[in-house]
Amino acid sequence: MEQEYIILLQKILVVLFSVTLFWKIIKHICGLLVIEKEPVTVLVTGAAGQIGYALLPMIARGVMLGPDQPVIIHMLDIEPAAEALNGVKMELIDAAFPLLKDVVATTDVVEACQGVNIAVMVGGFPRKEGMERKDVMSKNVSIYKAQASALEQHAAPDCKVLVVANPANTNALILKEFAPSIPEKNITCLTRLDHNRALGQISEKLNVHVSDVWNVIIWGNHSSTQYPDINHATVKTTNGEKSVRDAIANDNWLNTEFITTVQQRGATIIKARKLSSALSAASAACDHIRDWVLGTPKGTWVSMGVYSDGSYGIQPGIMYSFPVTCEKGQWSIVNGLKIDELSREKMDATAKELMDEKTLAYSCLIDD
Ligand SMILES: NC(=O)C1=CN([C@@H]2O[C@H](COP(=O)(O)OP(=O)(O)OC[C@H]3O[C@@H](n4cnc5c(N)ncnc54)[C@H](O)[C@@H]3O)[C@@H](O)[C@H]2O)C=CC1
Ligand SMILES: O=C([O-])CC(=O)C(=O)O
Repeated sequence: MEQEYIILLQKILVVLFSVTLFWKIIKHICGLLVIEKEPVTVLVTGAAGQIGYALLPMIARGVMLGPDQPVIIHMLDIEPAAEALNGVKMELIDAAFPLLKDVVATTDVVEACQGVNIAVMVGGFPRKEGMERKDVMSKNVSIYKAQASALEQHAAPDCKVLVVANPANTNALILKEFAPSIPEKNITCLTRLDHNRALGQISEKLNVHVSDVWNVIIWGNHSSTQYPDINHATVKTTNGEKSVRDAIANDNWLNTEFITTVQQRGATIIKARKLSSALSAASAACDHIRDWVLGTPKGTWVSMGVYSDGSYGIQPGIMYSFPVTCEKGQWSIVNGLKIDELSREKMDATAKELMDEKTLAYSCLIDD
């Protein structure tokens, strides 16, 4: 009897050993069969600055393009920042990011733009306390005129461009105008930070998690005239879903304080930090590119500054933030949303500011 038990135990051990060995072999073969994706080359301009410092590790960790997407990072800054830029390069190497295949740190715009698939344009001068974003116009638009041609000539033909530096919409417009061969659908600007700020304010007010609120909209300019619109936004509740307006049940707050808080959030951060938003801006830039490349979840949209096609009566010729969905690397404006009178007024006011900024930008370029 004892002998039989020993034989049975031996048999069980042999089976267990064989199964483990078989599993290990299968895993090894699968590992050999998994073909690593080709790296995507991402350019970050103004890489020695504070947004750059927050953004670069996010890109290298796969936050922007996914955890299985290798990246090559090109970093551009200007000569006075060359040493700091090199320091950032050293830190990226020291961080030993598995997805990071190469890093180029340069002050040469042609080298920086070479073969770039995604360009995140952060280079420029931030505003200081008491300034409006358009006050940095004359310094920044000329950078975007100059870098437009380098991108046009040296980046990959399907390069996707995100302009972060302020005034973001008008810098993106100038880049588009001076890089006519880049498809206009490939040039965008960042209003996702404002979109995320609006989600944050609503979730705080309702005491729900931010991921339980969706479909807010930022219309227009990344400036204090932007219109954060919650008329189509939804919140998840214990018994289903509810419109944000019904859930908050305080039109006065929604139509006044909520709007100004989001419009003024950048200035409030500058007042508190003595520096403009950096970690939230970097995170929003990752959200923008990730959704653009990998798609927006079904039934939801995000806000992106894009070249107006006349949707919602917004004249073409300006970069305006609209609600968009993304699929297969392409964004499309969400059409057919009902616009009430208050929204119409605010959407037109921010469009008018963009037209004025455009005129101012061209006058700066003539003086240049
Ligand atoms: N759209 C948005 O949501 C946000 C936009 N911003 C804007 O982003 C920009 C960058 O902000 P920070 O990183 O805080 O500023 P920062 O001053 O820390 O960094 C900017 C970097 O750009 C570099 N730079 C200047 N001219 C350049 C050129 N011609 N080519 C390449 N690099 C150049 C500077 O040397 C500096 O290293 C600012 O214009 C700021 O206003 C900031 C927060 C949010
Ligand atoms: O306010 C600024 O100057 C920086 C910025 O664009 C933001 O935080 O939204």
